[in-house]
Amino acid sequence: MANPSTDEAAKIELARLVTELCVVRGKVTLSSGKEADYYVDLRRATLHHAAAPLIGRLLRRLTADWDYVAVGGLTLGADPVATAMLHSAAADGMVLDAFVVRKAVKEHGMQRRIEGMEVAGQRVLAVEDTSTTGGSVLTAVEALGEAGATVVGVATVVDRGTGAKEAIEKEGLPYRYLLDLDDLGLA
Ligand SMILES: O=P(O)(O)OC[C@H]1O[C@H](OP(=O)(O)OP(=O)(O)O)[C@H](O)[C@@H]1O
Ligand SMILES: O=C(O)c1cc(=O)[nH]c(=O)[nH]1
Repeated sequence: MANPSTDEAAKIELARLVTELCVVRGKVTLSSGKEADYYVDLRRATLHHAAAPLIGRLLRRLTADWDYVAVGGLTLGADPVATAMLHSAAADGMVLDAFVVRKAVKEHGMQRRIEGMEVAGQRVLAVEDTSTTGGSVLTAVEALGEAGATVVGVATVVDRGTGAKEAIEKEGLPYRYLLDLDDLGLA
């Protein structure tokens, strides 16, 4: 399916691409330090010519009822997700800016923690490629709050069903995702 025209067709095509490109079975240590039996290497999709445009379009649709002017999250996983959304919006003649939250403040140059647009006073969406514990995206949320942004919600491409939803909602933020373990044949 080269050009899925409906959201449902696009989601099915994205699930197929993520399953084919990203799912790696075998023992792996995760970002949180936990062990798992599989890894979903989402960068292989967020940097893929066919998957990235689907991600941009579907995440915009998924969050269409949320009011935000910019999108981003903790580098590196969130970066191509945010730019996919920016380009999807631009292709539709709409304005959506992006930002990158560094893991630590840059020591030289402008010494910024958040790169790109000035987020102070802005309503922003926090994104992620894969959410396991939600710790990474919540680090970005904390930095955005410190910078004076209002985070309207969190959206991720793949949710592993291992606590991210609960952790993010505990912070009072709505949480949505495109694909879960069922969609990837991992449930
Ligand atoms: O929900 P969490 O438990 O935080 O795990 C998910 C995070 O782990 C991965 O990033 P990683 O920490 O491997 O870093 P990278 O993006 O710099 O590759 C992934 O891109 C998410 O950001
Ligand atoms: O928890 C993680 O570190 C993690 C899990 C996963 O499936 N994919 C990924 O990129 N990170």
